[in-house]
Amino acid sequence: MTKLSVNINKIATLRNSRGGDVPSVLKVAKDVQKFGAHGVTIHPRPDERHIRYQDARDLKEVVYTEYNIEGNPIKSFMDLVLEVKPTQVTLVPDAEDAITSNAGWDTIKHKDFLVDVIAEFKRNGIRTSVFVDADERMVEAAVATGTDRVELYTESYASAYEQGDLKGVEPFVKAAIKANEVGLGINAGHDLSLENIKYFKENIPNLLEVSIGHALIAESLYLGIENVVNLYLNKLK
Ligand SMILES: CC(=O)[C@@H](O)[C@H](O)COP(=O)(O)O
Ligand SMILES: NCC(=O)COP(=O)(O)O
Repeated sequence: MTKLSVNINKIATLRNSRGGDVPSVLKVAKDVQKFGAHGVTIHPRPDERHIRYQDARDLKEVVYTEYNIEGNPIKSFMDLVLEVKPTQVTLVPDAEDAITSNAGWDTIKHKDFLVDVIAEFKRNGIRTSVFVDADERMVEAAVATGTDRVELYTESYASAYEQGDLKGVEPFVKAAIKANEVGLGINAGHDLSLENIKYFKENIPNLLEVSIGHALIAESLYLGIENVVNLYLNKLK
């Protein structure tokens, strides 16, 4: 079975657009777990444009499944993760001004940095995952960083799939086979959706976990809006 970790960044985006606490990230975190999700993911960015550092602390009290915090291991992020002690930290090399994550680590070039950062998290009992492109060389080199897992950056798969190109999964299959060979656990995420998740799951051997946010929240709106409109219409009779 592949675990589903629901990324709730977009709930915070909506909340922040009005101030106040609607929708509540804590309520949504509780609900997705009640509905069967295996984990909750957040990606606090330095500008706190969606998830705030305080959300990360508050969520510690309500996430009883797997708690995954993603981000670039700058000092403030490291201090936060070491304080909160989630189940897993996913290291992502994203620039401060990036709209969203847009590349995996070069695990060869940044090996020494990753070794130090990963050792610190592991000393504190936090499982580690390193965000990488679907590139066998990057997966193989990730072993030397000491990480437990890699997270395959699935944007290229998702966009190929959307254009009807099923071959987009091939580099991911190769990267996953390499990860299995070298003993790294496999996570995946970015732009996964109800449309493309089944084919990805069927093709990736030993896919441990996917984290899904943007599409899942959009799909929740699409699939839930009829019910809510009807609830309003009933009140207005
Ligand atoms: C690491 C990753 O793939 C991202 O998808 C991320 O966690 C989402 O971040 P945003 O919600 O800020 O786009
Ligand atoms: N690690 C990927 C993630 O948490 C969610 O990415 P997305 O579904 O918002 O693209």
